[in-house]
Amino acid sequence: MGASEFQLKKHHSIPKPEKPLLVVVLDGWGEAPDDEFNAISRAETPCMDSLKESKPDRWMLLKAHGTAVGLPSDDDMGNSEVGHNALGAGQVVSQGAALVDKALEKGELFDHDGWKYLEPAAKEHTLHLIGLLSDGGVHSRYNQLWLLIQGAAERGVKRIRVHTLTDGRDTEDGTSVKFMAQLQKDLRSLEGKGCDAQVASGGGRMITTMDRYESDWNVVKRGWEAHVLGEAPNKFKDPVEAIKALKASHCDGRRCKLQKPKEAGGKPVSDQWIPPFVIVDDDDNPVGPIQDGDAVAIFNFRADRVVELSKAFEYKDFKHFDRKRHPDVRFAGMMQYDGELKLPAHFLVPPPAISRTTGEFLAKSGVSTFACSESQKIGHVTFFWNGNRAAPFDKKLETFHEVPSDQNIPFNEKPAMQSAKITKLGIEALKSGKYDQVRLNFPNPDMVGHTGDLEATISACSTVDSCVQELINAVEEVGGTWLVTADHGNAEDMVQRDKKSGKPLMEDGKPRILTSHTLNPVPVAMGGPGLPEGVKFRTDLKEPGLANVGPTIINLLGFEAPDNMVPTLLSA
Ligand SMILES: O=C(O)[C@@H](CO)OP(=O)(O)O
Ligand SMILES: [Mn+2]
Ligand SMILES: [Mn+2]
Repeated sequence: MGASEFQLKKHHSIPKPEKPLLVVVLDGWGEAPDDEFNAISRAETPCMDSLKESKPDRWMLLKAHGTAVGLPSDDDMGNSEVGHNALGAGQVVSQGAALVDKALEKGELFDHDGWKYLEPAAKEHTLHLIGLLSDGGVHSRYNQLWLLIQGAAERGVKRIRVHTLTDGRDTEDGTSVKFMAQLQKDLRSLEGKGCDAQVASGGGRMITTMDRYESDWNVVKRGWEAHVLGEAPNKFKDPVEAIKALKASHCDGRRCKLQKPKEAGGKPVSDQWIPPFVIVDDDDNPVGPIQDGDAVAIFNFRADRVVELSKAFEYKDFKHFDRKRHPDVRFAGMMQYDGELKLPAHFLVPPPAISRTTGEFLAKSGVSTFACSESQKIGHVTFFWNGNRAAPFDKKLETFHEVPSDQNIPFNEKPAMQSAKITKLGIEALKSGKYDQVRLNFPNPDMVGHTGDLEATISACSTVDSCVQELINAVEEVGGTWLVTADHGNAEDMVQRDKKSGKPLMEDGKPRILTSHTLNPVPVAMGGPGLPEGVKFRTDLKEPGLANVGPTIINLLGFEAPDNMVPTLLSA
């Protein structure tokens, strides 16, 4: 397809704006009824409240979970990957979770090139599986891991080692014990079938292995040491005991080095922050370090938090930390995590093909963009937004700006995160006259919501509300247009609920905290002096969702949306 095919046509009624369009994504900002566990309704949010007043013409709700974002079912909560993919692509694409389900359903996965590549090494040596132990369906799912293990054992793999990252972020804190016990039981059932399958190492996902966007390579280093070298500060014979013991230890909320006894005010360790551990045999030797000749697969389907580990396995030249030993293994991802870098070269399931995105059309139609967030989310408004593509389509037209995130601090300790800097950079970009579009992501409602700390999340929501107000003021000043939305729910519900009654679930007289995303819809609002009078949201779409935002942005920039996209939200 030549570049001219990406040249967008002029919109029939909205002229190309002379002033910039601001697009803001509030990460994890969903809509739910007023409630004591709704951090958003509890927070002071005069700006977002005032936007709601323009309902239905310029404020509406969008579906941000399940099938609307390409997930297998409407029981699946939304997440940043699928949310930003849908916003940026203007299309609903079958996502990794669904593709892996399908490939495992009839065992097709084992006929693909990726498995064929691993198979000889897995049969002759050891098959290592590394990933998130969870049923969250955001990065991985337990049933997929178990189908993979069973399938490998049925095909003659005799030695399997599983390296587990504990969740508590897409799942309730404390459930890692249950998942580990299930895994242990399932692995033991293979003994009679001649397969020696064991858990070899692990650690909490926020501290071990699953860093993203190079926010903190030390996280990956800890994982490498535990999974590959068989080295960790904590050694146990049994993985369930490991988790129980490490959870019962106390820390001051920071990372493992700072463990503090309970008497000194430490808090029990949450699943997300369990220090790295290795499982050892009776002679205290690690049961499953990764050796030359082994096969290694990552079983997460989502890319952002396994790209760094993939680089550590795949790249000969690697400078981010001292690997000490770089075993010569056959390595594959559940998917190819970066299509441009072809990383990793081998993968078990082909990733979703996301093409002809808003980013590509706009760049090839001469639209300039400034995209910015802090490290924790920068890839959301660049990589995910552009269909899992890290590089700009046109370097001259697209500027990607990353504000470094805080390291070594749980985000409830500093709920404002880098929002002030992102706001400042956004305002500068709007006033610079250099950009047609300014796209920002505020991570706070999501990142602080994941800590389960209600008070801190309330503070995070108030902070970003005032950031949005400042940005809207700047748009008013320059005469531009703005669109504010979110990628999925999180902060609007901080408690587990009974599915039927909606009442909080209690344990020992206390509500059970919800750290994960939700199934709630998200708001979208637009305005600004640049928005022609009479442009409003339509009310005839049956189930408007995040993907409808893509073509809406194209329209607001003065173009007709291409026909590979879902309908616009505009009635104009
Ligand atoms: O932190 C993450 O990796 C996920 C939750 O697992 O959150 P988000 O989809 O908002 O990035
Ligand atoms: Mn998100
Ligand atoms: Mn999140």
